[in-house]
Amino acid sequence: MQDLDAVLKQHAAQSDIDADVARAVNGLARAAAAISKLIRTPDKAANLGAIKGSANADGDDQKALDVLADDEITAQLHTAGVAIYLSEEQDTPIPLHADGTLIVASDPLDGSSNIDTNVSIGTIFSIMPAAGGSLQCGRNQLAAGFFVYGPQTTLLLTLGDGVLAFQMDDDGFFCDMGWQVAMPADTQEFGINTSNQRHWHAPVKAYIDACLDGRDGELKRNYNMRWVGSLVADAWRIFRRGGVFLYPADCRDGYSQGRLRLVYEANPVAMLVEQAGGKATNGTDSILDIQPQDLHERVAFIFGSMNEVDVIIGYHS
Ligand SMILES: O=P(O)(O)OC[C@H]1O[C@](O)(COP(=O)(O)O)[C@@H](O)[C@@H]1O
Ligand SMILES: [Mg+2]
Ligand SMILES: [Mg+2]
Repeated sequence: MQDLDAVLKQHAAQSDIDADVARAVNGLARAAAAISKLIRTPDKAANLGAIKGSANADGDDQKALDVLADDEITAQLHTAGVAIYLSEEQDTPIPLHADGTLIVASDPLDGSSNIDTNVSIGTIFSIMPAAGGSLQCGRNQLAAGFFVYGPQTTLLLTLGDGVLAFQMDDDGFFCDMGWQVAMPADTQEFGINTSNQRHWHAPVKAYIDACLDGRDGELKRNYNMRWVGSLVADAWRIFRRGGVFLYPADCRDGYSQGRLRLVYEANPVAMLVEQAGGKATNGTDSILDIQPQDLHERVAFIFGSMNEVDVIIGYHS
């Protein structure tokens, strides 16, 4: 196990494109260090949750920190020589370097509704070859990861061969957490926003009912429930101790494909999940095999401990 700098140096030595991936991850780590510092600085943190006035491409209100995080990442990816930046906060792809070999997609600030609540938020990223164009399926990802700005600032990273966990120190240096990231295959913990229960489709309703019935129900075991409301925080917990996360499609207007975005939320998390031995699906298809049609398209997203995700897929078939 090694610190991020050493891991990236080794990766860079493998090939030209791996060197570019290492530069991009290094730039993202610098951006995350700056975002983390901003959140922790009293006079600067005060207004980070204020609405900036405009809505982003998804129609969500942009908060001050959404915009600052996006600016920070744009600048770092420019320095890293990336070809194109795809962002939740930008309507269209941002061209950076015509001769760059990589496309980076990012949710610059995940968990915007938690900015003012001192609850964990984060940054998610996906790195793809530029040759594949802006709409590539998740299987093409060369690397993916997410930072969490919580009690610790952390990074979960995959370069395509397992998952590594790092914690940032006071100097913005990402240190190995000494943790073998392997998601437990079994779990008795689920995460879903149950306030949407009346809108769910039958398979999700049936699965959650069975969880709530506990030992007396058809799954014959008691379940616990956790829902932070920041994907990065819910995901980190699931990588750490197992669990399943569900943001399903439902009957509300605008939720026929769920809420989360395929290109810069579900795909990178799904790559990490598979690399850690878990499973990620929309209920029927593997997330990483879905061909995106639009930069901001949404997807029903279910992921976590392999055997429990299979139980949920069973309810869909
Ligand atoms: O408020 P809801 O409907 O439970 O949605 C929660 C989900 O929305 C998100 O906040 C969406 O992310 P953004 O903050 O990047 O828009 C996820 O992090 C989280 O899982
Ligand atoms: Mg998000
Ligand atoms: Mg966001």
